[in-house]
Amino acid sequence: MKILVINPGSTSTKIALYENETATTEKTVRHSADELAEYQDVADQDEYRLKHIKETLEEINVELEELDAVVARGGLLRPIPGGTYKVTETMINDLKQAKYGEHASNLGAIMADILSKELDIPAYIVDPVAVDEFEDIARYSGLPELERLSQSHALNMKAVARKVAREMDRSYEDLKLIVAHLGSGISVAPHYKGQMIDVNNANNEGPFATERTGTLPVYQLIQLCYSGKYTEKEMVERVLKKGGVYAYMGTKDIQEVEEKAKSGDEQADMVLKAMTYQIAKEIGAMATVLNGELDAIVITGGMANSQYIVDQIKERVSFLGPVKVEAGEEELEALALGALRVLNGEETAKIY
Ligand SMILES: Nc1ncnc2c1ncn2[C@@H]1O[C@H](COP(=O)(O)OP(=O)(O)OP(=O)(O)O)[C@@H](O)[C@H]1O
Ligand SMILES: CCCC(=O)O
Repeated sequence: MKILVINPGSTSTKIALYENETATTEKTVRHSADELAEYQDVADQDEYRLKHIKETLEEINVELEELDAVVARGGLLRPIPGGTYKVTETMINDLKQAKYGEHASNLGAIMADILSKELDIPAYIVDPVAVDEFEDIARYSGLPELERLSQSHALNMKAVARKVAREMDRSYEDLKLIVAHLGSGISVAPHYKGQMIDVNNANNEGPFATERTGTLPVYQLIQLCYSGKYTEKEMVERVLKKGGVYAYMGTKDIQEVEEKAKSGDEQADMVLKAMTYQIAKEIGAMATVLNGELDAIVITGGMANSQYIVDQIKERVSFLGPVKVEAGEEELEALALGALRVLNGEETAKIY
């Protein structure tokens, strides 16, 4: 079974070819800011990114006709439980209109759908950004018209949680875990017996991250919005793309900031310490969701590659339980395996 896996990010498209459980090719195509600037909306980038995907397949001598299925990272859909979903027209309409927000992963299903129609093969998404397994109590924000939304790195968190469960010789559905994904954005979620029952919305709550602000002091934020200094679009960009470490340090490269901190730059040192302080605080908060009973804390994502960052977090949270580090992300494999479970008949694809 040959499966094409597509994971669109804000500045790159990750592509893999799987033959059953084995990756035969993995490639990251980087997109420059200039190239992407030509497109007004994320959904408009579909043909441009598809061209790169097809060129990659050509480079590795794979004919499109050899593919049995295509699977992609799913984006901002209406809140849905985790699992593998068939790509459908309703899903595509919501993504094209960005009905639940703009996100690079919205392009996954859109591109998978085009290929599925061209090649007459099935298309799926797995554990999209919009996975919502909240307990109702987690939905309250403090204003009835503003319900908290579950928007997170669900795909990688669930894949890594399953991996840790296997390593512990337990089942994911049996464990109580806190998973912290530390990437360009940050998600910290309590996983209670296979359900992600809460999470900071990785787009606008929780710790500040590489490029996102996370939670902000709300009254001051309102004043800034009405100051006349920024348009709505500029404010959204400041919160999602130009906030966090970038706002303080002018770079999104955490390794560079770490080097500076290690060589005596006080601002760099304080910014990293403040970020790890906020991450640890969020883990502590999520421990209360599990009544303090947890089997492990799992740290994952790009920043988990940094011993410096991991050590600072561990120092504050180790009293809660064992800390396991799974650096990087398992998204491509998680997508391939999610599609395979359906193709092999172990699971039925959900319909959006
Ligand atoms: N060895 C490392 N040490 C410190 N930071 C690192 C290291 N490797 C990657 N990072 C940081 O991790 C972040 C990227 O993480 P990741 O690859 O998980 O993010 P992404 O895919 O861009 O975004 P997201 O995970 O939010 O979808 C960047 O800020 C990068 O600087
Ligand atoms: C909604 C956050 C998930 C991501 O940025 O990938």
